Amino acid sequence: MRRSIATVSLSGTLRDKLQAIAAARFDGIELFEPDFTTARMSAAEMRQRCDDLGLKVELFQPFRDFEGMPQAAFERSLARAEVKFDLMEALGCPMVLVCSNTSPLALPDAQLAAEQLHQLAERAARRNLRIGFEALAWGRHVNKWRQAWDIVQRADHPHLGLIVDSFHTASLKDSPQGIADVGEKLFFVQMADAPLMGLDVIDWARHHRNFPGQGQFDVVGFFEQCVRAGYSGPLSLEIFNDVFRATPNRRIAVDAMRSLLWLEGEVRHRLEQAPAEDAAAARALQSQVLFDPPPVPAFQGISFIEFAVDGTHAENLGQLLRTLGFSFAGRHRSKAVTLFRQGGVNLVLNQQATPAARERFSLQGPSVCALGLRTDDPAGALNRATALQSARYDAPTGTGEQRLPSIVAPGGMVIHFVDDALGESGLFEKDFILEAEAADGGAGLQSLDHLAVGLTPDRLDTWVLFCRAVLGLDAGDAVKFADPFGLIRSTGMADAARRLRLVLNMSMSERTRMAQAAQASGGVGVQHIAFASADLLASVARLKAAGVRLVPISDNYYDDLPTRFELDAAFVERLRAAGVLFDRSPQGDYLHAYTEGYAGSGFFFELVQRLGAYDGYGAVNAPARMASQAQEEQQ
Ligand SMILES: O=C(O)c1ccc(O)c(O)c1
Ligand SMILES: [Mg+2]
Repeated sequence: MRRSIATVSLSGTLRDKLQAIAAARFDGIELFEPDFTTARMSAAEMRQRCDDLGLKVELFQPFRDFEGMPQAAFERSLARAEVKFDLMEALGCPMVLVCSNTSPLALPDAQLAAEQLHQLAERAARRNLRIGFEALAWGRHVNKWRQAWDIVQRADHPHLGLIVDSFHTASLKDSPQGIADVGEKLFFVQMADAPLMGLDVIDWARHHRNFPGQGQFDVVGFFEQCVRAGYSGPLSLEIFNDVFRATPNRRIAVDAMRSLLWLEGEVRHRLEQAPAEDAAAARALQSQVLFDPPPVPAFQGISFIEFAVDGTHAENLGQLLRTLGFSFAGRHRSKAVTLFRQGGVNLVLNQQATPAARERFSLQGPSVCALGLRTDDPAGALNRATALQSARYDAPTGTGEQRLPSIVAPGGMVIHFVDDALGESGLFEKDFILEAEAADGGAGLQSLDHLAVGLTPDRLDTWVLFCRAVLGLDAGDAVKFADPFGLIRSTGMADAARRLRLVLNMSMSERTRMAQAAQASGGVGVQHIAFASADLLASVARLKAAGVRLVPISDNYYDDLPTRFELDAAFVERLRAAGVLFDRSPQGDYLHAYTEGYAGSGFFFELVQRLGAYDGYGAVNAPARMASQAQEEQQ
């Protein structure tokens, strides 16, 4: 399927946009008229530039306030259209998007609208151009795709067809069911996702759209309808987003392409899964070439977390890990890399023995530079990632050492795929000189519960899509909570089996600790690592005895707690004494506490216990932690 993107979706001048679009390997563009009107470039130059870059101008857009107008205004619009047709011919662009009329002068007369569009199509036909009619969600009389389709059918002109845009349909909670029956009159498909918001629809549409896979619309169901209609391209993105328009366009263009590849893969998968009697699904699959990425890998959890350190930090962080109940478990055979272990948790301290660790440390000081994910198909995981536009990472390996399929996550962290068949320590047996396991069980921290990643605002959507498309994780609801210096937005991403959990945090305020740490780590940094205990209160008691300093929690919190939940008074006092936070959902309870930050870095550790099927991350308690951290600085 040809892939296209509207120029409005990216930052920069028109020249920059075209280069970024071509570099991300799109086939074509929708030319957003204001981008051309403001460009110091003639139509002939534009066409030449697109030719040179291998791009086709698929659509010229938008042509506004056309249908259902009083005669004088209609005639002016026809004259204007001729000028735009001249331009389209010069650009080699075959189609113009007419969006439904928003003018107060528009008449509520579908027949008139159809007749006027017929005349426009007749003029377009003389030049072999085509007209696509799109319902804007805020059109004065036409705002649903079915109304636009009704008018297109009444107009009945071969050069007039329907354009659908997932934003307008999903934002009105309208159903895409039936688009499949539009057939060859479906002239163009614009895809956009968006977070669900209670905003006025125009503001939502013009500022908060995002790429498929980054929001909460059923973009897969929508595009499936288009494919079932027999539509074979271009598949195009039209994304009005304030953050994207302020972010380097090369990065956004990569996300854009990843989103389309993911979308095609998802629709393909659905059609392939359709029951045998669904002949239309089989026909749709045959008539299109939809991208076919390797399947989403199954993950069994996090094999290890690797920190970039220098000698001093190897010493200090190692010391902190020991107080947290980890024991020194071994040294790498050929590199300045050590392993600490507790329960099933493996933490690796890398003294810049690999390029990724060196780069990360020099930019950000001590920080997480890599993750190992356990999967039964490491090569498949790598192939899916690279098919979806992730860069591979080739770590230097010594003779006889394990070579792990690896990729670079957005922002530079390395993700290794570790064969689950190696078991919990198989990987390390090969590459490390291991010490005998400490027998005391440490502090009872048994596994990695989740990893929280701090992101600058321009990185959040990128990570949501990366997690969803490359790693196959689903997004939970975004929650917002208050830091003393701004709001934090947090989205949990997890696989269906809940073996891999990442929490993506972002703050629009530059004054929050979280935002400052994210900024300091180049936009993406692991902010905290949560270890799970089967008995958190006992673990906390052992950690405190070992001298671990937890973020203190206000007494006022514990006075409030029993007013929110029905809790045994003695239990509340145990929480208070331990400084442990508590949350409850219909599925279960969550107990958690935080260590103070590791000196000279942005990260800290969380200690958690899930009871029942609690599926969140204690977001309601985050303000208690953040306020406490802020007050600590004032004391
Ligand atoms: O916001 C707009 O005006 C606008 C214009 C053209 C489109 O295709 C669209 O979806 C929205
Ligand atoms: Mg549109």
